[in-house]
Amino acid sequence: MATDTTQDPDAWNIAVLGAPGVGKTRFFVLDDFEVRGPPFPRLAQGFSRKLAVDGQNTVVTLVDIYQLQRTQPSQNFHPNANLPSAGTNNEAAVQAMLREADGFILMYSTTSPYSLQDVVAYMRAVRRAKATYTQNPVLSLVGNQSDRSAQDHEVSRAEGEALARELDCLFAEVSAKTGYGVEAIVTDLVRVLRARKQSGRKARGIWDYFVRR
Ligand SMILES: Nc1nc2c(ncn2[C@@H]2O[C@H](COP(=O)(O)OP(=O)(O)OP(=O)(O)O)[C@@H](O)[C@H]2O)c(=O)[nH]1
Repeated sequence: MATDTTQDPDAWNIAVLGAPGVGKTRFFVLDDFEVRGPPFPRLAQGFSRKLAVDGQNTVVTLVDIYQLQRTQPSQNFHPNANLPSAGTNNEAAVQAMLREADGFILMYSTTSPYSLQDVVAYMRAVRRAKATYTQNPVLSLVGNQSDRSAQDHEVSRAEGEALARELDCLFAEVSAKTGYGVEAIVTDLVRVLRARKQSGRKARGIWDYFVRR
């Protein structure tokens, strides 16, 4: 059943960004993330679910910005280009979705070094959209497809962690196929978002929050 996040006091919109094929859709549909319908009409598919985080119910809606980007006519989108592409009809809408998202998942595949490089372009897009905010965006770097065999892995955990430190964000390796790590990373994002809302202070970054815990 569809959930109306606007009525929930603890509801969070999380935009998921990543290169084609990294596993964004699978990440959504796993674990009963229920199809909610477009939270922003005709722009993107959103998936939401209720979950309890530290004993308190929350509603998390995930939106695939790349799906949104792909719906635009006559564009040759590549994630290495700055997102969104200049001059496209939905540019303002993409910017609005990025600006209004509470948190972000920047996804790469542990099998693709290129998809890790692409994360930097997505990060730039997020920073640009959130440029007027005093706080750093709340985000997590997520390396998907951790279930794949060792010979398929071309990005080490250490490389992922190093980029996450550079970007000052959370990090997790997950498998959207088996579910490993999926709920944990969403839960961690919710904790950071709640903490930030409660503290109201100018955060120095997500790592700071975790160091203080
Ligand atoms: N083994 C494995 N395969 C995965 C995983 N996540 C996704 N896949 C597979 O990778 C392929 C691409 O997954 P999608 O979820 O469609 O990727 P996407 O990022 O949504 O791709 P676009 O819609 O093109 O942006 C599919 O065949 C998935 O089944 C994972 O964690 N492990």
